[in-house]
Amino acid sequence: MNNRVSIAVLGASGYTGADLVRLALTHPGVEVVALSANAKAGQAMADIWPHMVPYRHLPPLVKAEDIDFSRVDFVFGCLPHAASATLLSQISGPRIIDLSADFRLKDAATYADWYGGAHPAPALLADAVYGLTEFARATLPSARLVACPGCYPTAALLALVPLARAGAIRPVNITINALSGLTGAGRSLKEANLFAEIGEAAAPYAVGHHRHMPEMEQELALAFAAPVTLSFTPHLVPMSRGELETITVELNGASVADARAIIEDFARDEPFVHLLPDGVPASTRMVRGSNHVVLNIAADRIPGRAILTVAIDNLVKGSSGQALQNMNLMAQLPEPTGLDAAPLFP
Ligand SMILES: NC(=O)C1=CN([C@@H]2O[C@H](COP(=O)(O)OP(=O)(O)OC[C@H]3O[C@@H](n4cnc5c(N)ncnc54)[C@H](OP(=O)(O)O)[C@@H]3O)[C@@H](O)[C@H]2O)C=CC1
Ligand SMILES: CC(=O)N[C@@H](CCC(=O)OP(=O)(O)O)C(=O)O
Repeated sequence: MNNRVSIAVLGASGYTGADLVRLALTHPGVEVVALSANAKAGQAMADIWPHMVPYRHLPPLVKAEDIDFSRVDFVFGCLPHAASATLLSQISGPRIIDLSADFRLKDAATYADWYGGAHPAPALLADAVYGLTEFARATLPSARLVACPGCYPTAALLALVPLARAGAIRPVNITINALSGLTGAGRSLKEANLFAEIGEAAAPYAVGHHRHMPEMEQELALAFAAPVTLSFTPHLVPMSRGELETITVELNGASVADARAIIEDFARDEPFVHLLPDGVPASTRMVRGSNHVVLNIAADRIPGRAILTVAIDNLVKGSSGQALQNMNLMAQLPEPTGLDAAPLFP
């Protein structure tokens, strides 16, 4: 393909940055022109990632301040919260796709409450597009700054928004239980994330106070046209990548078959969203390494309620794959370009 877009990946020594580079390597419309790291600046991708050994030709990891952004079309921010907004707000010229949480919440005060400090660049919040691709196709082509959703909100909103918009579920008593692989926690060394600590175990974390709740509530309030307060409990499980959510909802007079038909309508023309056959619950093994989303709905034993299951790969549809899906629309490329790899199994 001629006229490939030039991309810089900030944070390429982290899990989402490296997965973005992995996907970009086989994307026919993209050229990786710059890669950044912090402590690992000065090293090569092939030195710090086992799967990058064949790609010694990639640009070296440098500090973000040393990148010449005048030759870059798209900057991907794969950096920790706060550091991301601080750095990205200093870049003018290229269009920006941020994978951190910094530009997802529209209200700077809510950000300060949940992220433990004042927003580093509140003036940019109003213009940031919330980039859950399936619901942002109208605004992505002209966006300058895109906030990719968190991995948990991505899965939850893909299951809930079509039902909420159709009035098939009620904006109360939404309970989301989620399981995540360990890459969701990033690559930095933490004692709690050692194999000996998380192997052969499953445990919830951030019980009652996970920072993805205000993000889900913000987007669901738009879909319901009513305020929403929900319950969300994430669990860490011993797998490297993948995310599964089990969501119970109250039906709003609709039957489970009605709700299923709404999801079917939504998924029919979606390249990456797949409604599973009746009775087959979603599993992480169906999507590993891919940008695909699988979901299903079943009746709860408690009358008037339904159970949704949804699975994604946290590093692909939950972050880097969705970021490239957004870039494709921003660059007027076909949406699935570079994202059509089948899931990896076994
Ligand atoms: N992991 C996931 O499943 C998902 C993550 N996200 C979000 O994406 C972002 C990246 O996550 P992830 O890849 O997991 O994180 P990692 O911890 O794996 O990587 C962080 C990256 O940022 C760099 N970095 C750290 N501090 C600074 C700093 N102060 N200035 C510049 N660069 C810095 C690191 O460089 P070095 O290695 O040199 O220290 C590294 O390249 C986060 O905001 C995360 O919340 C979003 C969706 C899913
Ligand atoms: C297992 C694990 O720790 N997961 C991360 C989610 C990563 C992600 O999507 O989130 P942000 O971009 O919002 O940080 C967490 O719960 O914080």
